[in-house]
Amino acid sequence: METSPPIPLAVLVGIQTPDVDDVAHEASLGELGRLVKTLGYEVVGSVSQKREGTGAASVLGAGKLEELAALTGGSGVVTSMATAPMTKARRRFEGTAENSEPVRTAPDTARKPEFVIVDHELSPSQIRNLERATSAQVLDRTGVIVEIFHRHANTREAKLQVEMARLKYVAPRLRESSGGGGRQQGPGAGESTLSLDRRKIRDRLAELKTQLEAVQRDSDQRRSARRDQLRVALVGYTNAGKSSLMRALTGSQVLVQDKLFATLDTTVRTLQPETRPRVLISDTVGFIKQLPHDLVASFRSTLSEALEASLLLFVVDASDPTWEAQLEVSRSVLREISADTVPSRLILNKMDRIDDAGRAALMEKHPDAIMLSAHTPEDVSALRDTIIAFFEAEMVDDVLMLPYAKQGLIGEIYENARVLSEEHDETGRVLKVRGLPGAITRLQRSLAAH
Ligand SMILES: Nc1nc2c(ncn2[C@@H]2O[C@H](COP(=O)(O)OP(=O)(O)OP(=O)(O)O)[C@@H](O)[C@H]2O)c(=O)[nH]1
Ligand SMILES: [Mg+2]
Repeated sequence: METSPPIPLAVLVGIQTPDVDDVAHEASLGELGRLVKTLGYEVVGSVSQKREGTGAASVLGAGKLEELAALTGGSGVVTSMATAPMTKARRRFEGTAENSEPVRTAPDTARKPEFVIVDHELSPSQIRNLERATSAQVLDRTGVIVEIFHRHANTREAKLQVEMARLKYVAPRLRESSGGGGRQQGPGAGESTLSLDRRKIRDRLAELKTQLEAVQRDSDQRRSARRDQLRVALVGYTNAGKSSLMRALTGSQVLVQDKLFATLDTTVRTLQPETRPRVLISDTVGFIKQLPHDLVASFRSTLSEALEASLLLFVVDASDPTWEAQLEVSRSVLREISADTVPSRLILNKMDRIDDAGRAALMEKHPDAIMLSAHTPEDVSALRDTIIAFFEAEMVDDVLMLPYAKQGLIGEIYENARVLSEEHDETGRVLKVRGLPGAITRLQRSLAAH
């Protein structure tokens, strides 16, 4: 007898608003499908509809809602739903869509899908309405992303951050109907379970915040120890190939996977073969369209990594037809934290998937971009040269006097600068060095200190 639990089945729901073209709409639903797959669910169909907005009480129009409910085995109606009058423009936009787009679904699924996954952020009441009409569990895009982060978080910092984001997502969605008994008590039964739950969440959030602050103090210290070092951050959309490039540039074994949000923790490694001073590369969490705000805020270590780097490499999957929109998502997240002042280069990755005509078109449109494949060693080696040349242009030459009494600092000098020559006189060593201005200033300061 088969005992393992069956894979949950899911139907996707997408609303195409007037500002979204067909390619972007398809891509968004495709991406949602991959997110849902990452969660371990199987997508058995999708329902999509053109509408003016995503704010309607039941998200879909009445007809589409019935089609969806037919798939999931629900009634198709939200009892308390008020139907808004249709404007002329709205009728023109949405008009024929009800019938023109067939519901896409696998032909003979005997089981009814248990999940309806909507490609937009929903209000708690929209979720409730859809659940009533479909008899399925409803998750929105944010819910899916929060859940994936929750499952993938590895380090203590990431775990704490994700738990906070998850609680913040869950709190407003708590409702009487969810969970076990005790919720149906009438008035007078004392504090309701619901407000008790809410209070518990608030307490837990406060506790998490304290723990997180402690962990972050440690990581701030580690980061500030790397200050003035030559630092490059790989940033970009999820699945663009950041970790693949990280592996190729540093010879490290960071996780590379063809799934969304494979990386949730920042890793820092040295560029190989090692340079003097050495260059540090950081791999960071990927961005995604509609990344929930709490998650953006909580990924402080990735964002600080980007903010404090001397060079940002924006990695995109050039073989994805929507890469330009994906790049804009990454740029706008970084803009929000003012990391857009850090010098950056655009890396068009996965060029091995692009034919000559596509390559020529990209080259014409983005003459400054670096085109490469993370899987091609020559490309990676050329990128290494570009990174080194970038820092070389920033570096200055200087002379450091290292008194014999302070020989202990020699390691720090070699770590932070390139020693061009070394002479001895009666007071100590005279070192000609080359390095980033900040690093040299700091070395001068520690030499001057008593
Ligand atoms: N064909 C091809 N595939 C690539 C290339 N670079 C990466 N990939 C593949 O793209 C997928 C995602 O790569 P990752 O390096 O994990 O991407 P990432 O940007 O780190 O993704 P997240 O950690 O999820 O944000 C993997 O299946 C890689 O093998 C490339 O240059 N060419
Ligand atoms: Mg990664």
